[in-house]
Amino acid sequence: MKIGVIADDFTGASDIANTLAKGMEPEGGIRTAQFPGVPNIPVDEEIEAGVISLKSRTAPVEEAIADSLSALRWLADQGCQQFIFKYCSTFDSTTKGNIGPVAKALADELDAQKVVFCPAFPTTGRTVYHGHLFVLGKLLHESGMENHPLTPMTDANIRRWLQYQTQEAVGLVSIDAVEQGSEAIADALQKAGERFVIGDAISDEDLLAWGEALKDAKLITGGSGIALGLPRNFLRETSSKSAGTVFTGIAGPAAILAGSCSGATRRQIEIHAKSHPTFAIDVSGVMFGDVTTQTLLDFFEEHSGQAPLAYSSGSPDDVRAIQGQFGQEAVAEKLDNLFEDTARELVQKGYKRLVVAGGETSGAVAQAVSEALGSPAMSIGPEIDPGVPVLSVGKTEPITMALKSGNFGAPDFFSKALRMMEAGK
Ligand SMILES: Nc1ncnc2c1ncn2[C@@H]1O[C@H](COP(=O)(O)OP(=O)(O)OP(=O)(O)O)[C@@H](O)[C@H]1O
Ligand SMILES: O=C(O)[C@@H](O)C(=O)CO
Repeated sequence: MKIGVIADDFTGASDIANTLAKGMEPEGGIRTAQFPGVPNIPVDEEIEAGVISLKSRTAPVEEAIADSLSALRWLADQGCQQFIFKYCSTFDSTTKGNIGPVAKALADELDAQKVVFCPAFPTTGRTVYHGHLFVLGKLLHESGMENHPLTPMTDANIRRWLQYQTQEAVGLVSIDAVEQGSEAIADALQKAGERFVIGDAISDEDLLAWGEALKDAKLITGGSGIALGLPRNFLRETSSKSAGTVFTGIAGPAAILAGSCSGATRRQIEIHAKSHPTFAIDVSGVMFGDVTTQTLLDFFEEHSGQAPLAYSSGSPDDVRAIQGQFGQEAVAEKLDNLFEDTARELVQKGYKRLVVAGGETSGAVAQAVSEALGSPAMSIGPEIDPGVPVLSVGKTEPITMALKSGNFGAPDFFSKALRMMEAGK
């Protein structure tokens, strides 16, 4: 393995695994596997990039650091020479962490003197301009992300936001240098006095220039966009050919689980509900124990074959009210447990296609699924929508999953995902 990724959540891991597996024309991508946590089983020697999915985005800082370091050490043991710390393209974190502290721990371990922070993902509308993060042209804190249930993003100036999280000075390589290409970027990076540097990027061309400039960087941090140019570096060096994606499709019972409260997911639920059975999980019912795993299983069994969807997703007002009543952590824990237990039971009942919306929610589901199947690596299938690939898990009787980041996907994402899982490519 040459490239090792430490992703702070499962949907983010899928997103960057998709970028590495797909690559850019004409070279294509590299053989990539996604792992649910740090593996303790032998890994296929053909894999060129390994992506470890952690649940560290909102974990206590010390735990996030420990998990990230253990992922880094495992990847280094597999031969990786370049490491990426993948976080959200909307820089999801609080003023207390975890992006700054985790990056610092990884940089110290690798003795990396310069660390770039670039969450840009222009295909999905995330751009960084003079250190400010935009989502589809809106400043981050006016994009809806200010209402996130766990990491409300209330400042689009990510240089300032990162500075709250770290004692390292935070600099900027601005678009003025980036637009002049990789040499100008490398030069600006060299001249920057700070160890941590925010990287502007507003287009894929900018990200490809960054990729070239960071060819020899030990540690890179960012969204999946920063990985766009890395397969190219790797393939040029090894002169190997793109592995391509082979996924033959998996049919069978399907279920959709949504825990994301993002605007995009709520819209996708609305669209899906027009022609499919949906079940709105009553979150206070979950807190009081009236809505259980069995409730969800009964719903899925009753509507088997009709692409049924169960969701907890609520509006910002709903989220505020329920968190005010029970506390944010208690609600998140109960819902995670509910989704996790439901997913485990579904796999045991022979469900073959699971679509999940939301990073925390996907973490809970994917962990349960992979435990049920003996924690195999997940291989990367075709891309459903930008940043969301079909995953296949397990070898003898594989099942397929799609782990959708809250804000990703077209309005008809759910039915499209189920179709692609069955059809393959
Ligand atoms: N109705 C609700 N009220 C309060 N909290 C909720 C509700 N529904 C879900 N949650 C919590 O909101 C969080 C949603 O996080 P999740 O990471 O799954 O989605 P997301 O942040 O939109 O996705 P991503 O991380 O991929 O951007 C979870 O912790 C979940 O438990
Ligand atoms: O970068 C993104 O936006 C996503 O990959 C993500 O991290 C989802 O949680």
